[in-house]
Amino acid sequence: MGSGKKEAARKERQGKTDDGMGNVRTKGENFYRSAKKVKHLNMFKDGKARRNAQGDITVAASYQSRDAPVARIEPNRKWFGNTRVISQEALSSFREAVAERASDPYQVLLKTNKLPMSLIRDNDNVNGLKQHQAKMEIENNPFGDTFGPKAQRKRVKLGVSSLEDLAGETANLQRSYNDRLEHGTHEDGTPIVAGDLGETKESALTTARESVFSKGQSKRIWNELYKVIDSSDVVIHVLDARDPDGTRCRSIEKYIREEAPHKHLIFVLNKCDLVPTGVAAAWVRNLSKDYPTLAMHASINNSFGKGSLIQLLRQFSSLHSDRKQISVGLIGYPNTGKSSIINTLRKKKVCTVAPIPGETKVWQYVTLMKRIYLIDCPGVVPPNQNDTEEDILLRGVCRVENVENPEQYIPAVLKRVQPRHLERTYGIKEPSDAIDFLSRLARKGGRLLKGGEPDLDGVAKMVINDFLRGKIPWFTPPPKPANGDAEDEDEKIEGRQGRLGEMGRKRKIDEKTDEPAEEAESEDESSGPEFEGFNEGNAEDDDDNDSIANLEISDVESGEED
Ligand SMILES: Nc1nc2c(ncn2[C@@H]2O[C@H](COP(=O)(O)OP(=O)(O)OP(=O)(O)O)[C@@H](O)[C@H]2O)c(=O)[nH]1
Repeated sequence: MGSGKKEAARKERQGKTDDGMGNVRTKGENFYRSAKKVKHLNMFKDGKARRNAQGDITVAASYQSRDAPVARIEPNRKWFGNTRVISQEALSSFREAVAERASDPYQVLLKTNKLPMSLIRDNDNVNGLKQHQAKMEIENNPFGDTFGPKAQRKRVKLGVSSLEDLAGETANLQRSYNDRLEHGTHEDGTPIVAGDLGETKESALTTARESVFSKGQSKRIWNELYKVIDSSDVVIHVLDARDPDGTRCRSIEKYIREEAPHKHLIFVLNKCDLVPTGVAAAWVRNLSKDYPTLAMHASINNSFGKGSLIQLLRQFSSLHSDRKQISVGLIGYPNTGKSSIINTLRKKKVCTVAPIPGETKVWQYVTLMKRIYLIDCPGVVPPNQNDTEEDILLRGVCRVENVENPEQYIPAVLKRVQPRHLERTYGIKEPSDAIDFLSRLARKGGRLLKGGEPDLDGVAKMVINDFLRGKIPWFTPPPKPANGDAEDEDEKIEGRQGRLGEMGRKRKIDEKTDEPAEEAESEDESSGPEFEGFNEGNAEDDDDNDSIANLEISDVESGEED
C-alpha cells in the first residue's frame, strides 16, 4: 500500500477518492482490475443482443453467440527473434574451433551445458546413426533422392547376404573376442584394463595369484575411490615419477572422461627427486598431451612443485567462483605419495604417511584454505590381466614382508637397475646372477642363517624395499616421441645429467613452451647419462617459481551465442 508523499499527491490529484461509502480506496490488493476482470468487462462492450418488438433475441450479442469466430493469427517477426540461422560452413568452423579447445588438456571449457554440445560431439549411438552425418545427408541430397519411391539411396551394407552368413559372422566375432581376452588387448591393440570388460573383468583375470597381489583392488577400496571422485571437483591423479605409466589408472581416467566430464583431472608426477630432471621433464611433456601435468617432490620442508600446484588449485577455485568451496581429491596407486602431497601443501603432518602401501584406509577431508578442501583416498590398483606379479610388487602395491619367496623377483630388480648403481649402493661388483648377488650381499652384511647359509629371503626383501623406497636409483625411460625428434629428446634426457634435488635447485621453466630452460650448471657433463648423488635430499622449497605447466583458462561461455 502506498504511503507518504507520493500517495498523498495521488489522492490530491484524483480528487475524491472514497467509494461513496466513506471508504477511501487506496493502492494495494484488488486496487487494479485483474486481467480476468478486464476481459469480462470487455465482453459487455462488444454490444448487446438485438431484440424484436416482442423482446425475443434476433441477433445474439457476441458473447452469447455460439458461432466460432474466424480466427487468424497474424505472423509476427518477433516469433523468430530468438533463433538464428547459420550456414553449414559457419557451423563446421564453430565445431572445429570448439572441438580443438575441448580436446586440449590445458584449456578449460566452462559451463559446457550452455554450449550446444550436441553440435560439437557426434552422437554416435542414437538409432545406430551418426546424427550429424544423417543431417548432412539430408541437407546435401535433394529430398526426392533421399525419400519416397524415387529414392536413390543405397541399401544399408550388412556385410552378409543370408541368415547362415550372419550366424557364421557371430561365431567369428565370439572367437575374436575370446582371442582378445586371452591376449588382453582391445581391437585397436590397447591393453584391456579393469572396467573395460564390465562383468567379465573377473573372469578375464583367471590367473591364480597370492592374495597379497590383489591389494588395492577390494570392493571397499573402490567404494572409497568412487566416494572421493563423486565428492571432488578436481581430481589429482598422483603418479610415481619412476614409473608413471605403470602407476597410471587408465580405467579411472576413462571413467572420469565418460561419466564425469565436468570434473577436472590433472596428473601430479610425484617423487621427482628420485629421477633425473630430463626424465621428469620428458614424462611431463608426454603426459601433458592427455591432461595437465605437474612435477612434484612431496616433502614438508624440502618440496618442489608445491607453489605451482597451489596456484593451479587457486585457478580452479576461481573457475568455480559461484561455489562456496571446491574439493580436490587425490587418487592413485598405493604409496605414490598422496598423503605426503597433502602434508606438503598443508606444511604439517595432517595425514599419516608411511613407506608401506595401504597406510591410508579411508577417505579423509583436509582443509587447505577457506575455499579449497583436499580429500585423501586410499591407493587403488586397477586389476590388469597383463600385469605380472613382479610388475605389481615393483610398483610398491603390496607389502614386501608378506610376499613368499621374494628372491624370485630379484632378477626383475636387477633388470631395472643399472649395475653401477647397485655397485654404488651395496658395493657388489658384477654379480653373475640374482642368487650370486643375494648371497654375496648376505655374507657382506653378515646375514647368515644357522649353518652359515646366506639368508637369501631376508636380503631379497631388503633389496626390494630399498628399490621401492628410492635407495637404489632407477626409472622408466619416457616413450620416444613419434615425430622424428626422437634424437633431440634423447639428447635432452641424456645430456641433462639429472641429479637428485635438481628439480628444486636448477629448473627454470620456459613458460611458453613448458620446457625447462637450459640449466646453467654443466659441472657433471662428463659423468655419463646416469644421475648421481642419489638421496642427497637437497631440493629447496620453491613455492613460487617452479611451474612446470601453466593452465590456460578460456571461458568459452562469453563467446557463446552473442
Ligand atoms: N623421495 C620421495 N619420497 C616420497 C615422496 N612423496 C612421498 N614419498 C614417500 O613415499 C612413501 C609413501 O607416501 P604416502 O604419502 O604414505 O603415500 P600414499 O599414496 O598416501 O600411500 P597409501 O596410503 O598407501 O595410499 C612415504 O615413505 C613417503 O615418505 C617424494 O616426493 N619423494
